[in-house]
Amino acid sequence: MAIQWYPGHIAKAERQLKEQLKRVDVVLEVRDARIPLTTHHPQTAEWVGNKSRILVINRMDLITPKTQQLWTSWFQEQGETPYWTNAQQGKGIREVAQAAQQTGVQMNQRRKNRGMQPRPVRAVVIGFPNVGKSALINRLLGRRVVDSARRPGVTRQLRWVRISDQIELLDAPGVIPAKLQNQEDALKLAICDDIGEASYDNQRVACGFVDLLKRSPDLATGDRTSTSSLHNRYDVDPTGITGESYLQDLAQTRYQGDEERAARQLLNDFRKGLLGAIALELPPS
Ligand SMILES: Nc1nc2c(ncn2[C@@H]2O[C@H](COP(=O)(O)OP(=O)(O)OP(=O)(O)O)[C@@H](O)[C@H]2O)c(=O)[nH]1
Repeated sequence: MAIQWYPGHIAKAERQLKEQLKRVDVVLEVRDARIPLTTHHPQTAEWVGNKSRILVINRMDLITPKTQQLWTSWFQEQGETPYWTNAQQGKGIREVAQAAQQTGVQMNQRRKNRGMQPRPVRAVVIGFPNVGKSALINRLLGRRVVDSARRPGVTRQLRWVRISDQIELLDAPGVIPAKLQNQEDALKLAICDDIGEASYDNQRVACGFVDLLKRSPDLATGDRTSTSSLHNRYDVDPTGITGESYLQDLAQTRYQGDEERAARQLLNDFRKGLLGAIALELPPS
C-alpha cells in the first residue's frame, strides 16, 4: 500500500531524540491505546538504556474498559506496568507524575550514597507522531508551572520546565520516527494518524481499515462488533463485500460517489471515536 517516508527526516528525528535522551533520568514512553504494540519502536530499549522508563498508554477513551483490562493483564505478565491516560481530558495524569517522581527518589538515594546533593528528576516524553505527547506534557504542567530555565552547556538549547519540586520535564517531546516495519504496521499507524510526515492514500487506508475490521470482528468488545459499528453509523452493511466495495457503496449512498470524501470521513469518524470504542490490536494470546 506504499506508505512513504523520508530517510533523511528519520535520521534527523533520531539524532534529536538521542540528544534529548542523553539529558534525562526517566523516559515517559507514550503509546496509542488502539495499537499499543505497533506504537512501540523496537529500538526503544536500546535508546532508553539504563534509565527508568514509564509506559504511558494514551487515548484510553478510545477503547473499552474490557480491552484496557486485557492489555493491563498482558503487560503485567510481561513485567510491565501500564499507566493509562486520556491526555485530552486529563485522566490518569497524576499517577504518571507520581511514577516519575518515584524514580527520582531512587536516583537521589544513589546520589546521596555517593555524597551528592539531591536534585529534581529529569524527564522527557517520547512517542510516535500524534500519539498525544504534547497533550500529556501540557497536562503534566497544568497550572503548576513555576519556572522554566535554560541550562547552560547544552548544545542545542533544550528548555526544562519544572512540574513540581521533584520533577523537571523537557518542554519538547521526543518524536519517534515511524520506521515502517511491515505493511500491516504501516496501515494501523495510518488509520490511527500516528505516522506524521509520511504520506499515504486515504482511500487505500480506509479500504484497509474496513478489511481489517472484517478480519477481526471481535476488536470492538462491548455489545457490538466492529463491523456492525460501521453498519450502524452509515447504514451500509460491510458483510460479504471487500473494503474497496464498501468504500464505493458508502461514497454512492452518502457522498455523491466521492470516494476520497467517504474515505476521509470514515477515518476521521474512527479517530474521533464516533464508530465506537474500536481497538485495532488485542493482546497476543
Ligand atoms: N481522544 C483522545 N484524543 C487525544 C488524547 N490525547 C491527545 N489527543 C488528541 O490527539 C491529537 C494529537 O495530540 P498531540 O498532543 O498534539 O500529539 P503529539 O504526540 O504531541 O503530536 P506530534 O507533535 O505531531 O508528534 C490532538 O488532536 C489531541 O487533542 C486522548 O487521550 N484521547
